Amino acid sequence: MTKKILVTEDLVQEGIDSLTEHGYEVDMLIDPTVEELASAIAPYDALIVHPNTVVDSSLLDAAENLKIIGRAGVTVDNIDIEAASERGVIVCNAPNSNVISAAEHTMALLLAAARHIPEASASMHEGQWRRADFMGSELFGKTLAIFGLGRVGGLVAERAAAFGMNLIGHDPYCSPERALHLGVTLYDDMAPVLAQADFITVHLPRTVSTLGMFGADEFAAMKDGVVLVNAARGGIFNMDALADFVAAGKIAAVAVDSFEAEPCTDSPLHEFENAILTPHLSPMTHEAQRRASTQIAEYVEAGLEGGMVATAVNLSPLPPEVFDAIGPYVHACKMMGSMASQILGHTPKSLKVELAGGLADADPAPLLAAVLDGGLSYRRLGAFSAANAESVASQHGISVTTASVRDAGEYASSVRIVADEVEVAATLFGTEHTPRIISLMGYKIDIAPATTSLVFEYVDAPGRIGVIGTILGDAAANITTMQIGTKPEESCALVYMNVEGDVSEAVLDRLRGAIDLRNLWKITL
Ligand SMILES: NC(=O)c1ccc[n+]([C@@H]2O[C@H](COP(=O)([O-])OP(=O)(O)OC[C@H]3O[C@@H](n4cnc5c(N)ncnc54)[C@H](O)[C@@H]3O)[C@@H](O)[C@H]2O)c1
Ligand SMILES: O=C(O)[C@H](O)COP(=O)(O)O
Repeated sequence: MTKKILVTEDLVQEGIDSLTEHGYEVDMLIDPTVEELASAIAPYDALIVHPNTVVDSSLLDAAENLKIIGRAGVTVDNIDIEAASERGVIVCNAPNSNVISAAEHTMALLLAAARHIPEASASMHEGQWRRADFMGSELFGKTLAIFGLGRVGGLVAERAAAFGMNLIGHDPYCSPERALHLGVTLYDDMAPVLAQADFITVHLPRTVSTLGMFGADEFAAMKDGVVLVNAARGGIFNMDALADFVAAGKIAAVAVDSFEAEPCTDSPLHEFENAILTPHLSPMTHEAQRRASTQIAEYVEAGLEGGMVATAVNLSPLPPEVFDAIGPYVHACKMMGSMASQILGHTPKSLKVELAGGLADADPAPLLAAVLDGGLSYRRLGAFSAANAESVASQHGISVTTASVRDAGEYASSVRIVADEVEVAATLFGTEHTPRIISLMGYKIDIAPATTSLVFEYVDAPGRIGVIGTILGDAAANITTMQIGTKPEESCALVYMNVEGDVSEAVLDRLRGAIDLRNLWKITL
């Protein structure tokens, strides 16, 4: 039967043509209302959208045949990815289609703001000749602060470096190596970045932590005469506060291309001559729109034909034979990824995933994806898939290796991960496939982790457990299970303790003070 694809926003014809040439039936329902889309969606196998079509759980409930959603662009914040994953619907995007256009538009806005180009042009159209009114400043030698050093932020850094700008930035997830490569001095805190910058540009996703990230306090902390650019997502600058600081003259110019609600025909900035406003033009180039159309057509076709979708942002369903071999380990791998990242406290530089025994011949990619998903899901990037795990990991500075060994020791099969210096291994137990940790930091243990666990490492001596038990008992924290591993050659022991009840920082501090600990980690799964 012919597979059906619905397109709900303008798409360059080239992608549509390639889909029809490959035998798909492509229907256009441009800018439908919520009701129109919900009543039309049922027969479609695929849906292709831009940013304005909201794909939420109620639309997905009506989408009985849907297998894949393609976003012809980068950002998938109009799609409920979790709801799609729950229903086994792949979500993919075209992550590199418009990033050059977005970076170039950012440079255009920086230059336009620095040289008053929109106001000067408008005055010429009014028959004026006012050179002295539009005295500008050079970018050369000025400090540009970049918030968000991902794909677009990185391209802006490269371009601004060519203009001779000093680059500083803030991105908690950017590796020092990437910052060094881009020539950006990274700061952990926003304050020193705000205080030094002559120009500030944001290339952040819209998340709970970035919405309103720049408000009155941040604007007040900036240099007088600073220039701001937002060609990323609306809502990152608080527009009312921003308008106050533009009115007061603190902010010399601001350029905004992305608005919280679009289309936007009115905003607190509209009244200011030194506010450059563009209607989400960053991706509006022939090249970007052509790439978005052809790339998304290719990925949607791959998904409909059961192939790996290279840009899937959620877990694509595994073929049954692959799932039988490794499926039960997915949960254990997510758990180990989370555990390792909590022990490490930062994104690892290297990650090794080793499959042993009965898993030795299995494809490690889905388990690698699960480990990364468990370890990095706090980044809200969407889930890793077997298809994108390695490339997304390398984008975040994690070098990944996988290995297989035939000998799983006393177990039928196991998975071991090494994230920088943190080692964890797990096997599955019984018909319920319960994950059990069988090695942690090189200590041999055997325990099914609970929601909250404490892990102690100390120089072994009598009475340690008693002291720990007394402090936890005083804090009304109940020890439910416990395993001790030892390294006699180092006279060290590791205790993995599942606990119920609140173990606060104060209790952890008491534990740290009471015995000579090498390490104490609280792990929440
Ligand atoms: N207007 C356009 O045409 C256009 C095109 C592409 C992307 N975008 C938007 O631009 C933004 C960047 O896109 P991208 O493709 O570079 O995304 P990306 O995911 O490659 O990069 C985003 C970066 O922001 C960082 N980050 C996340 N939260 C942060 C925080 N709280 N503080 C500091 N850094 C944080 C991440 O670590 C990451 O490095 C997104 O909002 C995207 O929606 C707009
Ligand atoms: O996230 C994106 O890809 C940009 O904001 C552009 O979106 P659009 O090209 O779909 O408008």
